[in-house]
Amino acid sequence: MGVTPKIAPSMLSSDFANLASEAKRMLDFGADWLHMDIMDGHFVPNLTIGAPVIESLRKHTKAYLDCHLMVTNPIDYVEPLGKAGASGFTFHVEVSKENWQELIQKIKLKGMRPGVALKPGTPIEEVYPLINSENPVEMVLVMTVEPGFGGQKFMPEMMEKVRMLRNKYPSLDIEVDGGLGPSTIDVAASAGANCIVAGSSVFGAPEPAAVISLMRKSVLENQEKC
Ligand SMILES: O=C(CO)[C@H](O)[C@H](O)COP(=O)(O)O
Ligand SMILES: [Fe+2]
Repeated sequence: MGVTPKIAPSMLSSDFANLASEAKRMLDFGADWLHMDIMDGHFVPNLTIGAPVIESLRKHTKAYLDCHLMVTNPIDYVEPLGKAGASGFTFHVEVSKENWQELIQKIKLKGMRPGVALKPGTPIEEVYPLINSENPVEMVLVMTVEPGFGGQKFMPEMMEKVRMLRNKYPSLDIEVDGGLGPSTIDVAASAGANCIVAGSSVFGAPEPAAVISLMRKSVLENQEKC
């Protein structure tokens, strides 16, 4: 018995001018979560959305808003995102070397679920202390592209990190993000990922519901094999 599959379309690939209807469309197509990419133009060379947009979207949906913070100072975002109605708050380990304990505590105090993400060049061992902590993160996001942009090519060599995590933590939520779709889902699901972020493959599909359902099926089937 594995952890529950969560299929999370990345709203980075949506029409931002129609965010509420795009979110509703994805939920109607069977999405479990909505993945919200928050970029500050500093940690990554791209600038997207912040708390005001999350607050606006929250007025239109009760869905789990899975916020991925590609920002240099995540602690500055805890209070505004908590107030705005974010559900998950996933920060990058590369920018939280000293203050991760305080960060996790504050995220929980604001009623959000803490997660930690790592870039392709970051060794998996760097997130272990954050999982083994007394006050642990509840999800690890393994980036399968360099963060910053949608539509990039999936890096299969990141699956070793997913396998190592899954072996060590059978009930942990493990998310993969970047280049996921029908041609890469089996590799990720068989390595042990259960939270699947997909932007271009879902939004660019003629039938997004079929892509969402195929990815969920792959996670479930691969869990049965274990
Ligand atoms: O975090 C991200 C980029 O930094 C996005 O969530 C990710 O790239 C999703 O887009 P796609 O599925 O098109 O690769
Ligand atoms: Fe993301």
